[in-house]
Amino acid sequence: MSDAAATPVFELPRMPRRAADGHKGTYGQVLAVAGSRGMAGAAVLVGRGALRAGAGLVRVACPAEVQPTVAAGHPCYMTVPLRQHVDGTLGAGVAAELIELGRAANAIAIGPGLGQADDAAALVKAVLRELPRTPTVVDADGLNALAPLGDDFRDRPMPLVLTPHPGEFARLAGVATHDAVARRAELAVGFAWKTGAVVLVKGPGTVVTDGRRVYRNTTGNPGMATGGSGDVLTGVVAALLARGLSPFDAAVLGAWVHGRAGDIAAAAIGQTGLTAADLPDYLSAAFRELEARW
Ligand SMILES: NC(=O)C1=CN([C@@H]2O[C@H](COP(=O)(O)OP(=O)(O)OC[C@H]3O[C@@H](n4cnc5c(N)ncnc54)[C@H](OP(=O)(O)O)[C@@H]3O)[C@@H](O)[C@H]2O)[C@@H](O)CC1
Ligand SMILES: Nc1ncnc2c1ncn2[C@@H]1O[C@H](COP(=O)(O)OP(=O)(O)O)[C@@H](O)[C@H]1O
Ligand SMILES: [Mg+2]
Repeated sequence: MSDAAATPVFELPRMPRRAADGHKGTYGQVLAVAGSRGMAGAAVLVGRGALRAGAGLVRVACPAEVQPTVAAGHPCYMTVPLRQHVDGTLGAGVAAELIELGRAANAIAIGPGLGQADDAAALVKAVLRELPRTPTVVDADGLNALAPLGDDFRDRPMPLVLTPHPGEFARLAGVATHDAVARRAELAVGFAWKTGAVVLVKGPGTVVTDGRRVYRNTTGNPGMATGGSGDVLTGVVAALLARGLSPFDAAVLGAWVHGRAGDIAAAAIGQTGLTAADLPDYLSAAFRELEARW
C-alpha cells in the first residue's frame, strides 16, 4: 500500500485543559516497565518524560537491582522493584505481578532498556496479551520482543502504539533498514494497516500512522540524536494515553511536543551539548505553548 492511500493529517490534537477541581487521579496513572543492569537510565528517562507530560501518578517497575538507582533519578515517580534473573533482566516470572500493577494504571509504557533475553520478550507478550484494553506504548526491546510482528494484535480492543526507530522498524516489519529510511511513510502505513497498531517511526520528520491517516512531524533537530531521546518520547506518549487521548492522537501530539522540547532546548543550550536528560525539563515550555491555546 502506498502512503498516498492514507489521509494526511496537519492539525494537532488538543491538549486537554486541566480541570480546576482535578486531582492527581484525574490526570492519569502511568506504569512504566523498563530498565535492566546497565540500562537503569532508560527507566529514569521514561519516568521523567511521563511526569513532564502531565501524568498524575507515575510508577516505574524495574529489576530489583537497579531500583535504588532508578528511584534516585527523580523524586516524583514511584518505583517497584521486581525479581530479576541473574543477568539483571526481567522475565515472565513477574508477569502476574506486573499485570496486577497494570490493571491499576490508565496507560502502560513497556520496553526501553529491558534487554533482549527471550524471557523478557515472553514478559512483554504476556502483559500485552493479558491487558488488551489498557492503552499501551511499546518501544525499544518491547518492539524487539514482537519482531517480526504479524496480525497477532490486529483485533486488540485498544490499539497498541509502537514507536520504533528505523532499525527497530526494519526488524518489526521484516524489511531492510535502508528501506525503512527511504520508504518510511509508505511502509509504515502498510504495516499499521496489517497490524492494527498505531505506528510512529522516528527520525527527522517522524511519521505517525494508523494505516488510514498519516502525520509527518515538523519539530525536532539533530541535537536529539543522542542516547535516550526516544525513551523520553515513550514516557510522553504514555502520559498522553493515560490522559485519555486516543492512540493516534497521543502519538501525534507526543511526537510534536517531544520535538518541540528538543527545539526549545537547542535554542537555549545548542544542539551539541543537548542530552536526553535535558529533554524532560524543556517539555514544560513545549506544553506551555499548547496551554496558550486553551
Ligand atoms: N541510558 C540508557 O539506559 C539507554 C538505553 N537505551 C536502550 O538501549 C537498548 C538498545 O537500543 P538501541 O536503539 O541503541 O539499539 P538497536 O535497537 O540495536 O538500534 C540500533 C540499530 O538501529 C539502527 N538505527 C537506529 N536509529 C536509526 C535511524 N534513525 N536510521 C537508521 N538506522 C537507525 C542502527 O543503525 P546504525 O547506527 O548502525 O546506522 C543500528 O543498526 C534499548 O533497550 C534502549 O531502550 C537507549 O535508549 C540509550 C539510552
Ligand atoms: N536528526 C534528527 N532530527 C529530528 N529528530 C531526531 C533526529 N535524530 C533523532 N531524533 C529523535 O530522537 C529520538 C531518538 O529515539 P531513539 O532512536 O529511540 O533513541 P534512544 O533509543 O537512544 O532513546 C526520536 O524521537 C527521533 O525522532
Ligand atoms: Mg529507542
